[in-house]
Amino acid sequence: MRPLAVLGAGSWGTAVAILLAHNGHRSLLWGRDAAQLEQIAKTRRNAAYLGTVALPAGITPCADLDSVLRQARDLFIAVPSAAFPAFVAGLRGRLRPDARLVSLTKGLELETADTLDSVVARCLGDTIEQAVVSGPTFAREVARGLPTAVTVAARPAAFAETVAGWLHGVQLRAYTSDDLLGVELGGALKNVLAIAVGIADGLGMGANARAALITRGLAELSRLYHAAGARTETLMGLSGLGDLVLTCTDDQSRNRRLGLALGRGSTLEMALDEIGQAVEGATTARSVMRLAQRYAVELPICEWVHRVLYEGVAAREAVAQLLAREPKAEAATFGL
Ligand SMILES: NC(=O)C1=CN([C@@H]2O[C@H](COP(=O)(O)OP(=O)(O)OC[C@H]3O[C@@H](n4cnc5c(N)ncnc54)[C@H](O)[C@@H]3O)[C@@H](O)[C@H]2O)C=CC1
Ligand SMILES: O=C(CO)COP(=O)(O)O
Repeated sequence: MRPLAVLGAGSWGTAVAILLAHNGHRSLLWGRDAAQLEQIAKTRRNAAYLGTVALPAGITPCADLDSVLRQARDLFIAVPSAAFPAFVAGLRGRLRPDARLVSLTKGLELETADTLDSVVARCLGDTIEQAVVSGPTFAREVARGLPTAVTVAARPAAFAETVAGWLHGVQLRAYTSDDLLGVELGGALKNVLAIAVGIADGLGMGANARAALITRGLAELSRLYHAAGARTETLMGLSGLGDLVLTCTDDQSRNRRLGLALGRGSTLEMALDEIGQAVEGATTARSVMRLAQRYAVELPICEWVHRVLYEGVAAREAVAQLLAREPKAEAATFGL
């Protein structure tokens, strides 16, 4: 049987390759750093990202991207969103004619705030079959074989079933959806909200504030989903509420850790340096203003994060601004 391919040998790409192997699927794992791949092939571990987990035999590290693209029809993409558009554009003309893409990336295109499925369609044509996988999935837990569940959305919808079939097993339940937009928006925006919750926790604002922020973050997402034409069921599902709760509440989240560091007084540069891996919310916070404008919705928590990250507003001052917003009827704020 043809191998699957995972493009991007960081935490999540490696964890997904391990999950696929547990489900009996062979995969080629490509990364841009040939020396790192050689090391992975030799030690059967990805020391830089998931050093404690041994790679199953079904994974073959391969540094030659064109060789991977010739061998595999189905390509899981796990590069950070900042690299995603250029990476996908770079695949043009190199793919098998029947190639299909599965995005594991959570984010938006920086300059346009477009969702990544739109980027794929723009770069590779809108007839290419593509799917997105999203949900509460810390790479380390998935790699260790701990249980979770995800949403898989695709265009055409039937491709979601194929992808879910590869991922679904005793360890992970994969639910299908045809709401690509909703799945993309949830995965991208929850990272910004996790930074907000991290900041509040870093400032020592307490458990009540954490729960209030998550809920008001959900209201923010609900307004956006409604205005953009995504579905409320998607928001209530694994790629929406599921991942929002996970990322906002557990310190495995790099986005939450960024917020914690900022709340405790670190600079953005120091905090990102210390984390040393993709912190998608820091990029997405920059696109979020454009998104709010495009759909004419208020996203005050996301905008608050932007002010702290990029406009030099002190975290405590930004919280005061958020709390000073005028009171309203709660139901109306969900945009339904
Ligand atoms: N780590 C996690 O628990 C999860 C991560 N994700 C998403 O997966 C995506 C990737 O994140 P992680 O693997 O966690 O990040 P990471 O920081 O662990 O790894 C990123 C990998 O991408 C590679 N990379 C960066 N720019 C590249 C380029 N231009 N071309 C090729 N490779 C490039 C890096 O070398 C690195 O190997 C993000 O969008 C993240 O939100 C989704 C679910 C879980
Ligand atoms: O998306 C994730 C879990 O579902 C990973 O979250 P972080 O990128 O914040 O670590």
